[in-house]
Amino acid sequence: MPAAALLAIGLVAHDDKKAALVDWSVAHQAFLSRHRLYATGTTGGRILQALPDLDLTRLRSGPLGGDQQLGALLAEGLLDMLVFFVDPLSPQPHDVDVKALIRMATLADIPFACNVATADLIVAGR
Ligand SMILES: O=C(CO)COP(=O)(O)O
Repeated sequence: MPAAALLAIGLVAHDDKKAALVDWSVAHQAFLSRHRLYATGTTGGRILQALPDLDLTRLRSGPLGGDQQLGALLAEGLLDMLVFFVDPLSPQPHDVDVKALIRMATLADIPFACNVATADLIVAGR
């Protein structure tokens, strides 16, 4: 069977969802370790603490431009999948950036998960 193609995957979580994304990453480390990962700064740091061997590029922190950097990758057609665990109960100071990232992921028509259940389904489908 041919090896699955390398994917570029974005990983992001709001503060109250970072623990969930770290747990999800640990649960799916065999999948993630086969792909190239891009994460916003704080999220990426938390994931690398748990899984230091991942091929993960840390971008700027979300509120300082990291969400927009992921959006730029999407605009260039350079992201194949986005896992973005959003916190629906807390206001975000950079809400415009959050909306822009969600818009770009929708526009790019890539697999895009905003919660654990959907992220699990995407991995199961790969
Ligand atoms: O703010 C974020 C997503 O909108 C995530 O950024 P950090 O990973 O730097 O906290």
